[in-house]
Amino acid sequence: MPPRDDPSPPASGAWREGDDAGHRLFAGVGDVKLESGQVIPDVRVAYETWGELNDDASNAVLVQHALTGDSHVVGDQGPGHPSPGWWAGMVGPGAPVDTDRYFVVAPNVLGGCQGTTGPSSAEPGGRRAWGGRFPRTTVRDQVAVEALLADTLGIDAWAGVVGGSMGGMRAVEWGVTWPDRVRSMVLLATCAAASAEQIGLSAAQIHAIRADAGYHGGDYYDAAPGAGPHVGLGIARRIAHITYRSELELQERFGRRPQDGEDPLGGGRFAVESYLDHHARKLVRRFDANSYIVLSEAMNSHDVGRGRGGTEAALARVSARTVVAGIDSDRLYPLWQQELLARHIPSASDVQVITSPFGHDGFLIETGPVGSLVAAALG
Ligand SMILES: CC(=O)SCCNC(=O)CCNC(=O)[C@H](O)C(C)(C)COP(=O)(O)OP(=O)(O)OC[C@H]1O[C@@H](n2cnc3c(N)ncnc32)[C@H](O)[C@@H]1OP(=O)(O)O
Ligand SMILES: N[C@@H](CCO)C(=O)O
Repeated sequence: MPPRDDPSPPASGAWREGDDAGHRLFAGVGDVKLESGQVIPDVRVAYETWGELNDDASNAVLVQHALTGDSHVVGDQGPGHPSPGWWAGMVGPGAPVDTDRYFVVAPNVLGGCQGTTGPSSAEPGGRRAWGGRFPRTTVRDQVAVEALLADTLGIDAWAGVVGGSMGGMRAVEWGVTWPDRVRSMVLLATCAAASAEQIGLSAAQIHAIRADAGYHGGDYYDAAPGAGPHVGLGIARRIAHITYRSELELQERFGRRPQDGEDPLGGGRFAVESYLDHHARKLVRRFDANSYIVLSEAMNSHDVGRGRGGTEAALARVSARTVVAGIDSDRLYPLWQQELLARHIPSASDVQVITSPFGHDGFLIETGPVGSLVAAALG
């Protein structure tokens, strides 16, 4: 019987100081005051770019990653990059985000684990990592850091801001917070405010991580290989991954089939269990459990209407030419959420529905139709 859990992953899958930078660039954006009032000193942003910024800095496009993505939008797996680009074919010469025309910027999010300041970064004044003491951050805080990065790069306004899922939350926050700094937006499989179900699912995943004996209140970075909160993070990924795919896809693909060589009635696994084990193992090797918590809490904070007179009033502030798209089989970010965005953003066209069996992950997998929408939106 194959092992259910990999015994030897590093304690955390975070990129750490001294690791190979790969294609990353870094910018120091100074102290950042959070929505909560707390200050994170000396925030560093890891980012990647493609293409050339033109003389008047009018051709910059911001590509926003989702929960477990990073700055590596396209490109190979290799030193410094634990996984290949998460949106293969979407950025490059002649691609939907055409680097012959556009200068593309992809930052790792605040609180992430691939080079931008997050829980695995050193705590101020100390040598240990922030760990579970990393401040609670919101999607607005994430976007505030990106605005500082844009200032650093000399970009007053984005020609386009493109994002799916949590990346779409940041994109819409950009459009609401800085209408004058966003000329077009593509909002994929995302929402104006996290729903009760989204909050509940994230909360269950957070509990799974915190309940892991290897979590140690978030101080596990110096633990031996295999001793991090892998079981908890793996459970969180299994729960999440089910929600990222559709019921029909899982049924057609796996049904009740046993995993090859195993008997579920004799202690073995169903094929779908083995598939989820595989995705759990892969995430544990490339991601940090504390970042998973911090970013899940940030997604739960997402509500463009907070302090702005409600959702409709907030979305009415957007002036960017906006394309909103959803996946018909997405059970995590159902179409009503994209319909709401399209209805209340004055400059949005009708919601574009992508037909796909792949559920929420369709925004990553269906690069044909998604690419056409993105190319058209950028014009
Ligand atoms: C925008 C963002 O930030 S996204 C985040 C970045 N990346 C990720 O999340 C990577 C994690 N993966 C995913 O989320 C999705 O797999 C996607 C969207 C990237 C790709 O989806 P798909 O191409 O449909 O891949 P799928 O979900 O079918 O998984 C294929 C893997 O499952 C494995 N697999 C399939 N069936 C089984 C099984 N019965 N037992 C074990 N493993 C199995 C395959 O061997 C394959 O392994 P590999 O990825 O190591 O090569
Ligand atoms: N598979 C994606 C889905 C979240 O939107 C991720 O891991 O980030």
